Amino acid sequence: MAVDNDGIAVVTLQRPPVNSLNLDLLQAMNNTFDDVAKNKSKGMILTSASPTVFSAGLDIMEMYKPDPKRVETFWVTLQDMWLKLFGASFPTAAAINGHAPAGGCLIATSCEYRVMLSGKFTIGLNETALGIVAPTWFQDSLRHTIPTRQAEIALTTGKMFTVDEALKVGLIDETAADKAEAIEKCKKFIKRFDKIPSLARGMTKQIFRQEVLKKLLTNRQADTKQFLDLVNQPKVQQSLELYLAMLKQKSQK
Ligand SMILES: CCCCCC/C=C\CC(=O)SCCNC(=O)CCNC(=O)[C@H](O)C(C)(C)COP(=O)(O)OP(=O)(O)OC[C@H]1O[C@@H](n2cnc3c(N)ncnc32)[C@H](O)[C@@H]1OP(=O)(O)O
Repeated sequence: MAVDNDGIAVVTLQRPPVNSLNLDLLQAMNNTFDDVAKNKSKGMILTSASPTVFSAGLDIMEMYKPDPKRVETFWVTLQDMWLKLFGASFPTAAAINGHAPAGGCLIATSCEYRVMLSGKFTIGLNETALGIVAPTWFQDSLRHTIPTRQAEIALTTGKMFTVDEALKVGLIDETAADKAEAIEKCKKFIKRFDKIPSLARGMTKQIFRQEVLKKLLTNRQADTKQFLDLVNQPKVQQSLELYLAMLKQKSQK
């Protein structure tokens, strides 16, 4: 994490090759979000150390033939990450410098502002296309960002948006030519709040987001149970196995 002299924290995801979200990365993100809150940073920008991938979403290896204890901790830690990020009182923005499928899109849509690099990148919640179901709070994060009708069609079809499509539907707010420009544009968004009292801003954001947050907070156990039931279904394991094989085959070409 770097905090520059604007007082804005730039947090760079750095888990090669594709920033897939495993337990360790999620725990590191949670600690960092706590630090940003404690340090009273003006805001936080999330970006990636990879030149082509913002985040490939959840690490499928955490869900494929999982250890029962670890996979439960993994899910609870993912819930924590989302609650901290979606519910952060400080301003948040994502400089999306590459692909952002599934959990990558979740991180981006949990922020208040998104700038994505122009290019052949895609962003979206593709879960249905993989034969898995995007949990309520993944769906809510998308619905919070783009119109309900487009969100429903995108979720049920597992749509991955091109950068132009994402801009048109409002999934991203701006495009940038490179990472530096994306970070600058995110900073400009965060600096809009320089003259707004931070307590009033933070409380207003939390009131605006509280319905969605409350849904998970009051249903955490049920959400965890639903995930564990799903992840242990032979059909889901089969889909994950096929998908992993497809990814491996593609990366060896
Ligand atoms: C199960 C119950 C319900 C759960 C609900 C869960 C909700 C959300 C689920 C998710 O987030 S699932 C993850 C979905 N993610 C994806 O579909 C993205 C998959 N990855 C890609 O499309 C591409 O990797 C990329 C991100 C576009 C990048 O492409 P690139 O060509 O740069 O890299 P690759 O060659 O494809 O990959 C390199 C290396 O990484 C491995 N890998 C890629 N993504 C993942 C991943 N999500 N988890 C684990 N591993 C991943 C890939 O297999 C390659 O490995 P090696 O062959 O090099 O060993």
